Amino acid sequence: MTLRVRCTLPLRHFALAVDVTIPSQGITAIVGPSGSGKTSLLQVIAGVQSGAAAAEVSFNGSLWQGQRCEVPLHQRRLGLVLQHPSLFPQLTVAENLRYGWQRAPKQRPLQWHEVVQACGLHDLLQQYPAQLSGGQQQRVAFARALLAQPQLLILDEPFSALDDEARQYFVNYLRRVSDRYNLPVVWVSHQLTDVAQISDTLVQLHEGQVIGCGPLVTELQREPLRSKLALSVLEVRRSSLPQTQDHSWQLQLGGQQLVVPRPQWQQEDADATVRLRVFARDVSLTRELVADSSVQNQLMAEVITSYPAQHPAERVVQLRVGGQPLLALITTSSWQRLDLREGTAVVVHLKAVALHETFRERL
Ligand SMILES: Nc1ncnc2c1ncn2[C@@H]1O[C@H](COP(=O)(O)OP(=O)(O)OP(=O)(O)O)[C@@H](O)[C@H]1O
Repeated sequence: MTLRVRCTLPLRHFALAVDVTIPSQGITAIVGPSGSGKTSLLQVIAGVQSGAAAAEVSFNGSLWQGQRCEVPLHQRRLGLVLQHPSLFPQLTVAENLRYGWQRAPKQRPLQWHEVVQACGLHDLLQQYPAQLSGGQQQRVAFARALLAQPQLLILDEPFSALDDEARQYFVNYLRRVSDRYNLPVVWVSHQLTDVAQISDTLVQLHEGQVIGCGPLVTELQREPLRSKLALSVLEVRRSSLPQTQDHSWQLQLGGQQLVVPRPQWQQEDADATVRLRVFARDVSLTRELVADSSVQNQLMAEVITSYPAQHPAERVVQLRVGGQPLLALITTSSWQRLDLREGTAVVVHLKAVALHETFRERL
């Protein structure tokens, strides 16, 4: 099941020239520098980009747009949230929400009360959009998109006006909604750490061209994201061992054990997969295990390759640990002092507190 997009769209300085197939399940993020064509691509998928002369869009085998076919927006059953929330100014929040709700199919897995509550809109229902802050308007636009019971959610920087804590909550909520209702999402966010937290697939755009498309874990290891973000994602299993009583979790990574502070929001079942974001700067390396270290997590790994970092005194080391890729940022002098090279066995040190996610369960 896929979303297929082919298009050539002349833009101001270049053409958006895309031929990409992405899974129509889970969360796909489109990333790239400002002005690289992310919004234009979302508009092509939604069918609201009028200049897309040669576009072909199909979703799960149904042709939405082709040479002689253009399925109108409402028949695509999209939940669409654009950069600037387009609420109806003459309608209250409740009426704006009802607009999508009433046009939805009879089967409505996303319940009114659940969405209103999750988006913190109870006290705003009788307000008009002009009486709301930018962040509140975004919350309404997001809730309206969900209540329309979409088969695909398209979000363009949906949480950009929210403060950090609210944004973290909504990013987490988006992941839960996508999982629980099997709702595919294509989204754009400039917050790359949020993208890395919840996305499954990444499409990297540069001047209208797709320069990378694949699973998040592997795309993070490719340029230009690799240098820009220097972040890895490890997917680890909750250990079946008895969990410790000290607010920590024991996790398994390819047969090796990890300890991280237990996220306070997390209530998932015992053997869930946990996604850990690891910044390369939080990874250090030794040749041997170190006794008496405050760093709890020491994992056996192998050097795959290395390359100069942005700062001339630093080096990025690409490692494999428990079968998964991991980046470490170390000084060039440490690289030399440890006599590291491709294939060297090393011990990776991950501070448990650096793996602590602070995502919120409640607003
Ligand atoms: N309708 C249009 N006609 C011609 N050029 C356009 C049109 N819409 C956008 N552009 C130009 O196309 C380029 C890509 O714009 P787009 O908004 O898709 O980029 P973006 O990656 O989403 O940027 P940002 O991250 O800043 O939102 C920009 O140079 C923009 O000025």
